[in-house]
Amino acid sequence: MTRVLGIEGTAWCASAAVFDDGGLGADSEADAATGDVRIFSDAYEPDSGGLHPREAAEHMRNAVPEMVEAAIAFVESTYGPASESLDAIAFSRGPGLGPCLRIAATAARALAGALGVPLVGVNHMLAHLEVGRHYAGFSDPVCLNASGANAHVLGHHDGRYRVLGETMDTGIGNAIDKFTRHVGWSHPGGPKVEREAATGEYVELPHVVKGMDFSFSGITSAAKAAVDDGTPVADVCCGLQETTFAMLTEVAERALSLAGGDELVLGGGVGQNDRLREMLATMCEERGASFYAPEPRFLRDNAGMIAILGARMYEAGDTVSIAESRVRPDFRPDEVPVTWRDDGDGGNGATPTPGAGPNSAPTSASETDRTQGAEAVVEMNPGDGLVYKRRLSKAYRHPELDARLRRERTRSEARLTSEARRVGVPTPVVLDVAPEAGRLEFEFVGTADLSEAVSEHSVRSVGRHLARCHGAGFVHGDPTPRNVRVGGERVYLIDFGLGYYTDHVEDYAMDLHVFEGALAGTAADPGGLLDAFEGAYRGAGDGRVLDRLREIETRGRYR
Ligand SMILES: C[C@@H](O)[C@H](NC(=O)OP(=O)(O)OC[C@H]1O[C@@H](n2cnc3c(N)ncnc32)[C@H](O)[C@@H]1O)C(=O)O
Ligand SMILES: Nc1ncnc2c1ncn2[C@@H]1O[C@H](COP(=O)(O)OP(=O)(O)OP(=O)(O)O)[C@@H](O)[C@H]1O
Ligand SMILES: [Fe+2]
Repeated sequence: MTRVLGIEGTAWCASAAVFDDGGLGADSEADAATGDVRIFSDAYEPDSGGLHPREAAEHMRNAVPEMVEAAIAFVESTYGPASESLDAIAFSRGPGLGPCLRIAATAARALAGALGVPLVGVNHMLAHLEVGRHYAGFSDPVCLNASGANAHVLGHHDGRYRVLGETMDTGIGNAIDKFTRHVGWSHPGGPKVEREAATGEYVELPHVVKGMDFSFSGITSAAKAAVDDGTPVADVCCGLQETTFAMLTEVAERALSLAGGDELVLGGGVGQNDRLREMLATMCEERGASFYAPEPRFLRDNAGMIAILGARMYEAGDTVSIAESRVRPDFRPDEVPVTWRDDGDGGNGATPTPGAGPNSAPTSASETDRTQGAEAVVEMNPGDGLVYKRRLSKAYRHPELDARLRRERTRSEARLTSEARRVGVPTPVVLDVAPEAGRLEFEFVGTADLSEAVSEHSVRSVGRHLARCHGAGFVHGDPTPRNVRVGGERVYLIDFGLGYYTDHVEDYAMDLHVFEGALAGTAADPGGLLDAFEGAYRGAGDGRVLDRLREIETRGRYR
């Protein structure tokens, strides 16, 4: 049995909590499922504008000690002296605002020292997700974090949580809060947008998903401009929610599809939004996956989640000395060695496996086969050499957004597939296209997906092919190994549905980043493959793109 006191203070929420995996007695009667945690929180609410880091820290200075005192009083009245009844003190090490983090960490160190118990330094983002895994009882879920300052999809693989997809600019909550600041609403904006959206009509805003990553900055600007131009604010709120949440849901679905996973957990303050949870639940239901969202007190920032993950880390011996317990304002979830899960590489949920799930291509040469990817149903008949692809309607999306995405992606897929052939990249011949129905007919190419036939030769070809596309002024948009077909010496690119014309080096580099990220997740020892890929790209393309790729990598995502 483990009992841990957790402290949270990354930004706006000063909080202390007690987790007891044996249950909290009287509390567990009130709420049997989550009755193992007692949370004491005090929120900082700015008078105007957004969060001011200095004011937030001032709030922490008084509120953290008060919350800790309340939690200690609870421990002593329930169990007796804290020094005898607590196993450890856990605290949020980061990410977050430096001055806030330091106040919470100082309180944690002082308490651990005074009680003579170990200290545990918890990554706040992993705590947001582990709380869902704890209560869902899922073994190896894909995890979507939708919080204020962050937005990412994680999967556990080889002792780390890997970032499968993430925002390229702001967190989802911050994107919403920026919009509400512009229209003069107080912080936090999320609940106000949710309320307004309920009475609004959907309006179109930019939907930006690039491979597994996504961006909110263009949407925020477009939403502000729409209000300035006289569009009713309720309509913009509706469009904002429909668009941003559809992006998160789409990337979560792609992650499930890529990993062959069938469990999804949600974390983060924006997870309190009913519409987001509804979309995710609908998506999971449609693909036969299980979905779990913790109750609201565990979604928004809270020390309960810190105490829960802290207890798991303590049990694994993952404590930190006071001397080494400095805070980490930029702490990324993929930097953390995962000591508290014993499923290593054995899990089969979010662990990407070559050719996993229902998505592998047909192996027999003659029969018709049907695969369902994240987006489309593809019927293949190698016998008559034809492939029919139909983009599916997604019930989680607003019907107008759904129709637009299917139409645009189908049209763009046909155009770019043909354009790529013109510049010398092997692609299937496009035989027919019906954008409104989301339908395409292609020539059948190759004998296997790259994920099943990966070699230095084939990844070198991909490098050359992408260099040609970029030279012609467009990106593939989703160059994962599943979108590469191999047949003998020939290597084809397929599925240009997320491609677009662009002259930005950044966009070209993102293509390489997507391919390398997926390759690293697919192959056991990707080092030589990545070198071969980059060597071929360098030979055929623009060196500045590889320079930019290096820069993208230093922005943080673990490789
Ligand atoms: C590093 C840490 O400090 C940071 N914490 C954080 O962002 O607080 P969190 O409680 O997870 O999320 C707050 C965000 O959640 C939004 N939010 C709250 N209720 C909402 C609702 N009903 N609909 C949409 N957004 C909502 C707020 O507008 C705000 O942007 C993080 O986890 O990224
Ligand atoms: N022209 C083709 N020739 C041979 N196989 C094909 C062809 N088009 C598609 N496939 C097979 O069907 C699978 C799914 O096709 P595609 O990637 O176009 O659909 P999708 O739904 O967009 O998939 P995902 O979302 O996984 O990228 C491919 O991984 C490939 O195995
Ligand atoms: Fe948070």
